Amino acid sequence: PYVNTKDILEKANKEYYAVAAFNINNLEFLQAIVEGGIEKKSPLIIETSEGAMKYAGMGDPLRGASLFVKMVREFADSLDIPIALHLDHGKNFKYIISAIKAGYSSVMIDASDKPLEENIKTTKDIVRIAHAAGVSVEAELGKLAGIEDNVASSESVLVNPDEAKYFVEETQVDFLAPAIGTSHGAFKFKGEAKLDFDRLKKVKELTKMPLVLHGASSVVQEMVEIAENYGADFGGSKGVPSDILKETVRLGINKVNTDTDLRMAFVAGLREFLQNNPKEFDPRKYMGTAKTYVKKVVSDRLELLGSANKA
Ligand SMILES: O=C(COP(=O)(O)O)N(O)CCCCO
Ligand code: NA
Ligand SMILES: [Zn+2]
Repeated sequence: PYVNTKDILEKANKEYYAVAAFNINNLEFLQAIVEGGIEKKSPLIIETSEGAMKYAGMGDPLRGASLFVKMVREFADSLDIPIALHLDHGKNFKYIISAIKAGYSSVMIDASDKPLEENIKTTKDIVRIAHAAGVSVEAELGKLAGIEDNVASSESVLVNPDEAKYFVEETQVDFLAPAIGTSHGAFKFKGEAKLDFDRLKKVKELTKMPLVLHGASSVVQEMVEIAENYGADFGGSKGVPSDILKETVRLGINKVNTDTDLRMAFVAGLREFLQNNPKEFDPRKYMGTAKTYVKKVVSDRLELLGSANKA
């Protein structure tokens, strides 16, 4: 069934596991993710960025949002696993309202680059509107390093746990993304991978609410090798190691945003197939391996996060 993200995350919060939130821009990634969820009998959170809404809607974000709601609902309404649709990194009021109007389960208001009081004010505005429409809300505190979609945040600003408690009390958000040292993309760490577990622990103790990890892709070595075998150059790529990811779940992370790992798996499959099948031009065939690899990465992640058999 098509459900509210909050329902999925409240259960995960109670039972101390995490649910992956996978980004999509098209049908093929959605198919591969749903197949992984079916295989693992796992709840799924599908998420789209504002760029994805524009991309799918050919420039019209409301049309894009409506298309994603229709696609996701079509799958969700016909399956036993709970599926939610979430707007990732909502920064633009128009896009957030479009997602709510189209029927998204939840929206993120990302005002993490603003001073605290402004982040609170903006977030409160969105919470009021979203909750009136039965839509749940995610917000972010602290700043990831790396490129956050359209905002290049130069250095990571880690969450202040006391500020987090104040923030959630003031805003009534449903789930919170505390920055604890991750960043978006395939180049997360220069040296050793390290996250601030202590801050995470404190945020969980103080808020007791579902928490979100952004920049949580692991950069799956198997996919890097296949892609590089067929012409890709992913030198220097490094993600969040599986054992570190598991520790964040043990400490209270319940939603794990994953985009880069699926992108790398898809392109690995695409490169491999195209190189080995010069005569083929049926998209169902030349995107077949790509979808299979995405499904594999999805299934492994659902297992690792503990959401398998939790549907
Ligand atoms: O936090 C994440 C996932 O980050 P990643 O998959 O790059 O680790 N997202 O919000 C997905 C969109 C960011 C661009 O990749
Ligand atoms: Na999000
Ligand atoms: Zn993110």
